[in-house]
Amino acid sequence: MSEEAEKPVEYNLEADSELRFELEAKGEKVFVELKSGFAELFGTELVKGKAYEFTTGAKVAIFTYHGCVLEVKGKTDVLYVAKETPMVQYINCHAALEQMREIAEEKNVQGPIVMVVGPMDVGKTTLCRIFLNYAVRVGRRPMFVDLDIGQGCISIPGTIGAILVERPASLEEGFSQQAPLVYHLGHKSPSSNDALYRIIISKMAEVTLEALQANKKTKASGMIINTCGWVKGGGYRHLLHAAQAFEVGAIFVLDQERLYNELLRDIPAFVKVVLLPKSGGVVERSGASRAEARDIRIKEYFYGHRSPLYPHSFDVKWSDLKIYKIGAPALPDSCMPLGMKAEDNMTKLVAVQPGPNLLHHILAVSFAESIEDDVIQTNVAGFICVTHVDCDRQTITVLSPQPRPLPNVILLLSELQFMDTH
Ligand SMILES: Nc1ncnc2c1ncn2[C@@H]1O[C@H](COP(=O)(O)OP(=O)(O)OP(=O)(O)O)[C@@H](O)[C@H]1O
Repeated sequence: MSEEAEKPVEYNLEADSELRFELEAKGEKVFVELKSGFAELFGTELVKGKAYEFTTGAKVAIFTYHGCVLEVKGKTDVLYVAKETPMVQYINCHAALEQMREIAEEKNVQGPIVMVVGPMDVGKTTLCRIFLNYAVRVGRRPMFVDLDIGQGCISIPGTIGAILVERPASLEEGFSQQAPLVYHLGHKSPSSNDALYRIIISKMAEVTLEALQANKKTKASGMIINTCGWVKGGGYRHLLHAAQAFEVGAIFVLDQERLYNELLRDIPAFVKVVLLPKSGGVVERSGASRAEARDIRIKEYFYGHRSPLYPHSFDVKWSDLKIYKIGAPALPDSCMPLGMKAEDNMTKLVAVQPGPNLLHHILAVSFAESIEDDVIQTNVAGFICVTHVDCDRQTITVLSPQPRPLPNVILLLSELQFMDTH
């Protein structure tokens, strides 16, 4: 990095504008400090005088409602100040949700359950983060459900998850992930097993809706649901199903009028459907950068991000494990036993014989105690990664967040792989 780039630069932002930057070059770091005024990153307020560090892959927008001065130190790939942002529309939506929460609190009824939908790369996850941050900043405790299998921000890819949000997201590490509720799909896209995706969405809805009732504050705060960017055909049907399963009261559609009109047509009239513009700052990601983002998420699961984690590595005997994959190869309906549909095959547990085929694969550790339990509808405790297979000794070496022994022997195979190069 040149001396020039190291020099801090001050940016004077007017009210309702944002500083956007991206960091692509490997090993680069950028430090941002709020010198005066007020500013926030996707709804989390910046503390004055604190230097925030951003690393490779960061795509950042620091917005100010009142004007501020920011100091940036380090070399960014793109950096500009944008005056056109949809933030005022987003905060108006938050204000509407807040009104619903106030009424819900007064009457002790269910607060708003809303879903954010839209095609890929329109800022769905970011809008959820903004809504959740604004809610906790005014003392709410909403639930966040992430149905985005490929780029979800709870747990690891290949799963759907839910967390209770009690604090604003950390600028660098996102929301705290204490005790998430996670269900396993085992694929990067719902289309690889639509039947299973549908089942786990229904289960997630059942469990989270019940959990909301447990606490008056959470009940009034409601739920924000993030969804996949697959909005055509089967993806659209999943959105309709999720809206019904979670009994959503409002759907925010980002950017796509076609999806907005389809929903207006297909969703009961008591559900509000609101079209919102996407931010010009949202960055489109290529297939390769999505794959890289998935890899980074898995790495962070085992090794942490800013605060490091120290995973354990140990051997487990093949004979001590019960590994299953969900879904047998598809057969035509005509070949199925009487009364069964080809779809039923996709939710069957199929025993997997340990061997070299497991190398680098992620295995979900199920909470199910026996195969007689409803394994596919049981949430998972966590994940391990197979880092070595020894066919002679009939053992596998696993990377695990917890020391041995594994909390359970029922493991579910994921198609996701992770090369542990740490
Ligand atoms: N206003 C903005 N300025 C700059 N970058 C932004 C802005 N809003 C979002 N981003 C960045 O754009 C990227 C994509 O946003 P986000 O993940 O919210 O989109 P998405 O619609 O959820 O994507 P997916 O298709 O994966 O579901 C993220 O890296 C995010 O940090």
